[in-house]
Amino acid sequence: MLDRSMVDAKTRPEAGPAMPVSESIRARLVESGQRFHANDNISAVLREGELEALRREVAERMQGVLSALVIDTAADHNTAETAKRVAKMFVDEVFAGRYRPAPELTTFPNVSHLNELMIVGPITVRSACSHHLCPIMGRVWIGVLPNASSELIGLSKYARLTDWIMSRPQIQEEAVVMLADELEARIRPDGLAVVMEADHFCMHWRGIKDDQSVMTNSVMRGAFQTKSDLRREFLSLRRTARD
Ligand SMILES: Nc1nc2c(ncn2[C@@H]2O[C@H](COP(=O)(O)OP(=O)(O)OP(=O)(O)O)[C@@H](O)[C@H]2O)c(=O)[nH]1
Repeated sequence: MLDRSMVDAKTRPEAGPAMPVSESIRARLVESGQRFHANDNISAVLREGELEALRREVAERMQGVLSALVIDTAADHNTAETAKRVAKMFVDEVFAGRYRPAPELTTFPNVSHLNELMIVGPITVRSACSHHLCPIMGRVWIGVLPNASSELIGLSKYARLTDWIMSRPQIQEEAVVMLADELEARIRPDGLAVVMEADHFCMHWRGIKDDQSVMTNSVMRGAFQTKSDLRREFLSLRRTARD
């Protein structure tokens, strides 16, 4: 008579089905207590090769979404590769700010002890809302009041940092605060101001279908909060630099 356990041992696969890469990343995030909301960056826990595996997993799951939408991706030449394209777009392009580390920012000491208002903008914003994953297209202005011990960063780095923060599913109120936090930590200025105005396509393309409304919000820190003259100067100079 056959020993049942020997048969099982012979036919048993070496290991169980592989865990989806998203689950092992999630387990690491939970273990380290790191938040992983839609607009959080999770690059610190990613390991070599995981981004590629994540792209494959998103493509597989996206294929499931297309099937659930009853689209014949086998016969329809237009959608045959759509799941892969969307996965690449999410992971490498429009949500890259979740998966890529922060851009390298070269900082320079403020040797001339600059302490005058500096404004950068409009910086183009391309993002997506966390609620519907519809595009958010807008502009950001940044005002900095440095002090003698502030670090200065290159002009292009304001745009790089903005892109990194915005290339995630966002809501505008949180996006401006995140951007202000990053800038403040790096520059350590006396004052920092961020203004964002944006079109939300979840309102234009669908839902209420209101084409006109634009959302504007701001964050004022330090001297911009306490000195109304400085705040006024920033807001009026921003207006002249708008169009
Ligand atoms: N406060 C805020 N709201 C946003 C932002 N982006 C999108 N929204 C809004 O988020 C809301 C989501 O509302 P829900 O009522 O849960 O979703 P819904 O039923 O699809 O809403 P409708 O858009 O009214 O059809 C909508 O009112 C959007 O206009 C943002 O950056 N900030």
